[in-house]
Amino acid sequence: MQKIPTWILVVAVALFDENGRVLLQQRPAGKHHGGLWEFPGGKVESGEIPQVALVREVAEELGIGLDPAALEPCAFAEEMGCPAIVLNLYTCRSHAGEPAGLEGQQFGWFDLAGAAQLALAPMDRRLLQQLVR
Ligand SMILES: Nc1nc2c([nH]c(=O)n2[C@@H]2O[C@H](COP(=O)(O)OP(=O)(O)OP(=O)(O)O)[C@@H](O)[C@H]2O)c(=O)[nH]1
Repeated sequence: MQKIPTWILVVAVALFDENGRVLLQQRPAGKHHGGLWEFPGGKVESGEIPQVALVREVAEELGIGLDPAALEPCAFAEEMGCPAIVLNLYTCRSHAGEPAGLEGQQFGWFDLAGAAQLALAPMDRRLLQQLVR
């Protein structure tokens, strides 16, 4: 019998460049919160270690390499529902390669004040507020 998850773990990264700007991307149209901006990342698959899932998601979405050891836990947000979503945010200050929107998404580097001006997905806005603090 297949078990229906009561909650889903999502991981995301606040990736900083050498100027202290953070990379954000736009969620694809047609998806939940389509068009809103988010920290890159995605769902942790069954049996996957969260940091490894985040490295995989960022490689799939942006074509860049992150070192799992460089990911620092930073903040989390929750959204109640069926299933509930738990979103863990890590910071990272280095990456390998040049980012590209491999899923056709817009992305950019923003200072924290500029990031706050974007139309952010609700949990990403709460995570940004924690990051600023
Ligand atoms: N980033 C973000 N995700 C959210 C928020 N609220 C919310 O329910 N989610 C959900 O958290 C999950 C994020 O995983 P994801 O980035 O892999 O999402 P996705 O739409 O590409 O999912 P998919 O892999 O099923 O196509 C999605 O199910 C998304 O709908 C939010 O405020 N921010």
